[in-house]
Amino acid sequence: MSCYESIFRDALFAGQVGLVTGGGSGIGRCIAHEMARLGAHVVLVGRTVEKLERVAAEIAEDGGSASWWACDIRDEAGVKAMVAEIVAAHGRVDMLVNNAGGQYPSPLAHLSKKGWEAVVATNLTGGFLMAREVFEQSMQTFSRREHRAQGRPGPAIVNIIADMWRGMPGMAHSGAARAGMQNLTMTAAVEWARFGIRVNAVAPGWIASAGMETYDEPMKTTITHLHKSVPLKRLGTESEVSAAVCFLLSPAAAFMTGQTLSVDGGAPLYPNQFPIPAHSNSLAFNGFHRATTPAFLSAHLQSPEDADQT
Ligand SMILES: CCCCCCCCCCC/C=C/C(=O)SCCNC(=O)CCNC(=O)[C@H](O)C(C)(C)COP(=O)(O)OP(=O)(O)OC[C@H]1O[C@@H](n2cnc3c(N)ncnc32)[C@H](O)[C@@H]1OP(=O)(O)O
Ligand SMILES: NC(=O)C1=CN([C@@H]2O[C@H](COP(=O)(O)OP(=O)(O)OC[C@H]3O[C@@H](n4cnc5c(N)ncnc54)[C@H](OP(=O)(O)O)[C@@H]3O)[C@@H](O)[C@H]2O)C=CC1
Repeated sequence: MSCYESIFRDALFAGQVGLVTGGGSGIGRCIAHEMARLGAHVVLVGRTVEKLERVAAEIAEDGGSASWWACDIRDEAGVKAMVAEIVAAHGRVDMLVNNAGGQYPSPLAHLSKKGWEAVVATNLTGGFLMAREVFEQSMQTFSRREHRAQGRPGPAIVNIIADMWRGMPGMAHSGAARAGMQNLTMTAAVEWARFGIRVNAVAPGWIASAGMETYDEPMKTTITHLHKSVPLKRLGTESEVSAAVCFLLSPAAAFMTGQTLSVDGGAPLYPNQFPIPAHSNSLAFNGFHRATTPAFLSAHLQSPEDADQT
């Protein structure tokens, strides 16, 4: 048996029902495997039936429990119907992982309205629709008192966003949507706290996920260099993102809500790509005063475009 080797204890999610959007590939597939390994029944959500069937079969082979539902998370009626069917079939939803998403690289100025809307709908509106439906239909199914009587909190929600803390140059549509999702995470956390619902987010940095395969060759070449600008000098793994998600879903995070956990090797903390010497005290930071700029560096204080005009 090739069961997922989770860092968490066996049966952590025993008896729980979890929805993972984008569960048919990459990070979502990994999260689904880990949740199933920890005892949850996992419902995989995505648009491509073959991918969902394959992952559900993998989980079953490993002795876990999974089902799937083909749905575009941007389709409001489809999301409502899906959540209703899942609640009818399983009685409740205990965990929602809003992981489905994606984008394509493009300079901001070249983005079409249609492309912008496709990405914002995928990475913001879809997550909103999923969270709202799980909330609404959980509230209809169990009154607050019943939840309390069973000693069970409302569903825990984790939204997957991205490293967009300094904007997302080359992927403006996705950066804007993910920033929106981070803000939505905070609002939902406060509005739904009184129902015992916790809402948190995980912000992956550059992860060596199956999703990276979806990019074209020039983009893949760029991706092979990304590790150099990560302080930990490597890309992250799908399982490192999954561990953060499972932590936030678990009782270990029972007093956390509205938070975002970054899983990024420290990348946003050190965006400049100049090397740190082995002995850091040899690096003299005197500030960058123009008056003391060595002549050979003065050209680097203006943009190439400005330099061309002089
Ligand atoms: C130069 C950038 C440097 C950045 C540095 C590197 C950063 C590395 C990675 C950053 C971290 C993030 C990683 C990941 O997220 S991993 C991968 C996740 N998976 C995906 O991204 C999946 C692939 N993407 C998509 O499926 C699509 O982008 C999309 C989300 C839009 C899918 O939506 P939809 O199904 O609606 O898409 P459509 O094909 O119908 O397209 C709708 C319109 O969107 C425009 N579009 C879509 N794709 C492209 C494209 N490749 N290029 C240009 N325009 C695109 C277009 O207007 C579509 O309408 P039309 O088809 O009518 O033209
Ligand atoms: N890999 C990385 O470095 C990073 C990834 N992320 C984000 O993490 C998440 C997982 O990415 P990753 O595993 O790498 O990539 P994948 O492309 O493998 O995963 C995205 C999944 O979302 C599903 N999906 C996309 N659009 C929709 C939709 N409208 N409705 C339902 N399902 C949809 C896709 O399935 P289908 O097409 O069949 O519907 C796919 O299974 C994404 O949100 C991604 O943007 C964020 C930061 C970094």
